[in-house]
Amino acid sequence: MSLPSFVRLIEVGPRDGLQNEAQPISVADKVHLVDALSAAGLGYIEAGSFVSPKWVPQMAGSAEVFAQIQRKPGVTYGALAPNLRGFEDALAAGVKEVAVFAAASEAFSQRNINCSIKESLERFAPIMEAARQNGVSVRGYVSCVLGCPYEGAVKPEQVAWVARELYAMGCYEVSLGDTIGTGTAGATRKMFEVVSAEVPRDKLAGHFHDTYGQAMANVYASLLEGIAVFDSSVAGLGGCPYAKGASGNVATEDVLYLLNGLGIETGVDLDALIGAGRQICDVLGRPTGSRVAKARAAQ
Ligand SMILES: CC(C)(COP(=O)([O-])OP(=O)([O-])OC[C@H]1O[C@@H](n2cnc3c(N)ncnc32)[C@H](O)[C@@H]1OP(=O)([O-])[O-])[C@@H](O)C(=O)NCCC(=O)NCCSC(=O)C[C@@](C)(O)CC(=O)[O-]
Repeated sequence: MSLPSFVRLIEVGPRDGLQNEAQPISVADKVHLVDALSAAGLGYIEAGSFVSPKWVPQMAGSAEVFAQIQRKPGVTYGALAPNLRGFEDALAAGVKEVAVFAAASEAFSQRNINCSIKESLERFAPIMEAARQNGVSVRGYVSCVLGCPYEGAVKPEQVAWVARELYAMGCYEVSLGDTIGTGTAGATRKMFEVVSAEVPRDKLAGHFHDTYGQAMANVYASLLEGIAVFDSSVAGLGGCPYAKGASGNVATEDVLYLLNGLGIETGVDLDALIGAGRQICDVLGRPTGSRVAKARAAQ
């Protein structure tokens, strides 16, 4: 399979990245980050999450974030919605695209959203209906596609089942998440091979965490499988509140450097992106998780 000429980068730093931070982050800092990311050329930014603030306190200010960002034409600002209540809150905040999130492992589904996989899919049905009525697009996530922190190995067939259900109910794209970053290039290729029998490859995205240092290899393995959409997080921010020890998403700067080297277009400016990452790392008071940003800073 030949490599794609264009890759769509889905920037999840303001949501997947920041949701895991224990220290308070002001709405102004979140807004600043989202605006810096859109200025860097990212076409899709997941800017918040309409979940229970008891479960994920850091996302509590998402409506304010959506009210204050400078919406750049052509940029999609997405948000997570776990149930109809979250969807309605997102709609009221002016969100035009939401993401529902399921898991390929029962134990993770229970820990993350307090219900079984089947119940989660049933919970998404009214969201899909309300989204259709309101002209809102819905993206789907499947967590734990290459391993679960509670159950261990996850079969690709199980991932394919959940992905197919999300696609069949109307998700325009399904992002497959290696939540705990245990996946390898071989397992990634096998997983996409199996899932693509149920959902077309151009409707699938890769979402890799870097816990075992395999995320970049897994992105490349996915490219070889014909995948052309990747979720990533500026400065490698993040982790997962329900997966102890999981590290951040693959850093957007590092994925961009890889894609630039392959001559694959993204529309994103590396220097501006590194600047956005530096800014949020200053707020958090910690070094960047991006190898590329570190190397550039050392020059
Ligand atoms: C799904 C629920 C809400 C079920 O939560 P629950 O406790 O089972 O449900 P509930 O309906 O009984 O509600 C409990 C309380 O939450 C409130 N509530 C209910 N819904 C909402 C809402 N939408 N917004 C705000 N509040 C809400 C509700 O009103 C009630 O408030 P109380 O009466 O106790 O004061 C809960 O489990 C939850 O919010 N979980 C959050 C999970 C989450 O955000 N996880 C992180 C994102 S997923 C992820 O990071 C993985 C991903 C996508 O990146 C891919 C990967 O890497 O794998």
